[in-house]
Amino acid sequence: MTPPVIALERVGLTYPGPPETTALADVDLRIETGEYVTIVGPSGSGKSTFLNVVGLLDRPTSGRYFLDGTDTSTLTDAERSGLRGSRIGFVFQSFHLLPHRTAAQNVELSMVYQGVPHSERVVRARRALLLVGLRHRMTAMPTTMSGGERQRVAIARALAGKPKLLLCDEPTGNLDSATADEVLAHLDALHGAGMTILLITHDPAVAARGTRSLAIRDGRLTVRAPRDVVR
Ligand SMILES: Nc1ncnc2c1ncn2[C@@H]1O[C@H](COP(=O)(O)OP(=O)(O)OP(=O)(O)O)[C@@H](O)[C@H]1O
Repeated sequence: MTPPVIALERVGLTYPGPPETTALADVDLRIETGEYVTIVGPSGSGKSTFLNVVGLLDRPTSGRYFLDGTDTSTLTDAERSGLRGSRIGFVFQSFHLLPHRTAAQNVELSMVYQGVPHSERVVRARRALLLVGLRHRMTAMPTTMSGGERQRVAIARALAGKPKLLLCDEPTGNLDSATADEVLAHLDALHGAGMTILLITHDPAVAARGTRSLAIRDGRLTVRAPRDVVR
C-alpha cells in the first residue's frame, strides 16, 4: 500500500525563547497522494512554523513526521536536505528568483543541487515552463516579467525537480486579485494532473480553492468545510 505523502503524529514545536512559545501543538494530519489541502490562519497562528516543519527546514520538538513513508525524526540534517530536495517543491510569496538569470536558467539551476545532468535540466526546465504557459517568456529576465509571470516561473522551478509534494506559502500574497486567480488556476490544473499540494494562507478565499481545507489557530489544526460547502 502507498504510504501517505505526509503523516504527522502529535507534532509539536515549542520555541525555547525566552519567552517559551508553543507554536505547534498536537498536530495530527495525513495527506494522501493527489490531495489539495489548504491551511488558513491569522498572523501568529503557526503557519510558518508548520510549513517549516513539513518542509523539513525545522525539526518538531515532539511527535513524529513521516514524509512519503520515511520517519524524518531519525534522519541526519544532510539526509533531511536530500529528502527535501528530491520530494518537495517550494513556492513562496516573494518568488525568490535570481534577478540576473533568465526564466529558463532560474528553473534549470534549481536542479543542479539534485545532480541532474545539464541536457536533462534544459529539457525539464522547458517542459515545466510550457506547463505554466510561459513558452514565450523562457529567455526573459525576471525584472521584465509581471508578478504573475514570476510566480509561474517559481511554480515551474518547483515542478522541474519532480516533487511528490508542492508546498505553497502565500503564493498569491504579492499579486493583485486577477493575477492571483491566474496563478490559482495553474495550481488547480496541477492538482487536476495529480500533484499533491499543501497551501498555507491567511486568505479564506484562497483557502477555499483546496479540496480539503483546515484552519490553524494557536498552533492547533481544525477541520474546515470542504471546497463545495465553502463556495
Ligand atoms: N524563532 C522563533 N522564536 C520564538 N518564537 C517564535 C519564533 N518564530 C515564531 N515564533 C512564535 O510562534 C508563534 C507562531 O508563529 P508563526 O510565524 O509560525 O505564525 P504565522 O501564522 O506564520 O504568522 P504570520 O502570518 O504573521 O507569518 C507566534 O507566537 C510567534 O511569535
